[in-house]
Amino acid sequence: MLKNDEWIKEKASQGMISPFESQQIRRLENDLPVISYGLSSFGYDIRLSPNEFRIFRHIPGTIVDPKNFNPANLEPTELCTDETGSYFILPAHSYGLGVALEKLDIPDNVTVICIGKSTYARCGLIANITPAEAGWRGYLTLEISNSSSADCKIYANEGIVQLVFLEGDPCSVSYEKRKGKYQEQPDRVTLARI
Ligand SMILES: Nc1ccn([C@H]2C[C@H](O)[C@@H](COP(=O)(O)OP(=O)(O)OP(=O)(O)O)O2)c(=O)n1
Repeated sequence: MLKNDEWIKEKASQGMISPFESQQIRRLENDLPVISYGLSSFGYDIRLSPNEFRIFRHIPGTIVDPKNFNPANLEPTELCTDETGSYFILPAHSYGLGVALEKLDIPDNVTVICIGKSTYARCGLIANITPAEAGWRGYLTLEISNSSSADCKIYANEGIVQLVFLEGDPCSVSYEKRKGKYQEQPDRVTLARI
């Protein structure tokens, strides 16, 4: 079943989402507006970490191979950000990888689905829809494409994707039990592994 705000709050107090905001934040203390983050009715909007954002680049003669990922196909973070680290620029028709600011610890009977936020969707950004599995822990790597013909700003420390939580019967083999390869992801972009 899809879980509500009360359930999310309760699980967050047990460590499911950290740091956690128990309400939707739309403005900072200085009254500046932000792309919203925090608890919503049936989900939780996580923030984009300022730590790292990597953008794919085409190098003639190379191919991105999920079984043998070559980091040379990514621009260094410095080329994607401003000097204050408060935002990243995702150029038109390009694809980038960021990392979540919050650490997650998913219960063994829950699957999480990451979906895009409407404000960014209206600017041409598509968040790749991906699951975070039962028993997984770490910082999500976030996969964003800019499908528009204009470059787009993506704000660090502000909302980036919404998580929805689906609870089921307990599974017999969790991500932890099967020793999944992306367990305990650090707060940096984690590239495709085999
Ligand atoms: N936006 C997302 C979504 C999920 N994850 C993490 C949490 C998931 O539980 C885990 C998924 O890992 P898998 O090992 O299941 O990934 P694949 O199914 O793609 O693995 P494989 O290449 O073995 O098919 O990645 C992430 O970092 N960022």
